[in-house]
Amino acid sequence: MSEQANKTTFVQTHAAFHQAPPLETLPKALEVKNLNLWYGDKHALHDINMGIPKGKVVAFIGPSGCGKSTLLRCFNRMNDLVDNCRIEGEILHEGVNIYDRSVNVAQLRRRIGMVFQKPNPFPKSIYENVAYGLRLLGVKNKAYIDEVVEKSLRGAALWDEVKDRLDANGLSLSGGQQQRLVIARAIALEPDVLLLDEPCSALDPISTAKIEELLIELKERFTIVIVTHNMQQAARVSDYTAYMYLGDLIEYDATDTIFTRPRRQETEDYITGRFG
Ligand SMILES: Nc1ncnc2c1ncn2[C@@H]1O[C@H](COP(=O)(O)OP(=O)(O)OP(=O)(O)O)[C@@H](O)[C@H]1O
Repeated sequence: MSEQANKTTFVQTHAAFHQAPPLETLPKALEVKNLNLWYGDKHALHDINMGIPKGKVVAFIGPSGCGKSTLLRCFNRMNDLVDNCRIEGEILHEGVNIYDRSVNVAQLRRRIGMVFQKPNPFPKSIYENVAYGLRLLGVKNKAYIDEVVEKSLRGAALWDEVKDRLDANGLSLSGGQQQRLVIARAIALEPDVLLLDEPCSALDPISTAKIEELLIELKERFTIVIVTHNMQQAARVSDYTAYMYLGDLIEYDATDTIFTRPRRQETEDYITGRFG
């Protein structure tokens, strides 16, 4: 089989493919403008410009150290927590630059939630893990909290597995269940955007498949940005893929375009495994 046919088969067998509209035609949940980031003297992101389309899944791929997680963390200002980190440029969320002084970072993180590589439930009950954000907001109405907990656990495809043991400690769940619990915790606050930093890298293949199915359901309600090392995963779950290399955004397009007919040679070399 030719290399092109090989790639096409790879993508067609893995992705729920449909014709993705051109990126520039879509409304954006986030818009990155001339974003540069330094860790001390190290220039880690170079003049990034991109839009994250609403209600879609965008995957960031690229070799280790290319800046995928750094860019993802910019979207809810997690890099503010890094001492020597400096950022120039803008990221617009609903027309407001999230780096504006007037932005309340706690509120921003409620709208733009994040799930990390290693599942990190709190050492509390399953129920309290999901109710946590509402409690922080001062919500007291038990019936309302019950409703949100159930809806969020259903939304994270975990309800049936835990509905009879909501008082059990979140840490007693399996790794894959813990990751879905963390997703339930994030979606309980009805964010606009969910950021996922390699959410399956600590999980077995069955748990990974469950999370991937879940992402495809969740994009009906949220915009999703996922960092992944796994190209098959990017092909399976994402509508658009961004390829990064050494702090540059090399190519960003519909996932089927990136995997079957990339415009840049660097992307082609990476996705065909000649590099990276
Ligand atoms: N807190 C930090 N301080 C200094 N340098 C950092 C810090 N975090 C990341 N870097 C550097 O910035 C660059 C981008 O790192 P980043 O973690 O964003 O890459 P990545 O593509 O997500 O990598 P990986 O796939 O290995 O997670 C790397 O050179 C990394 O060493």
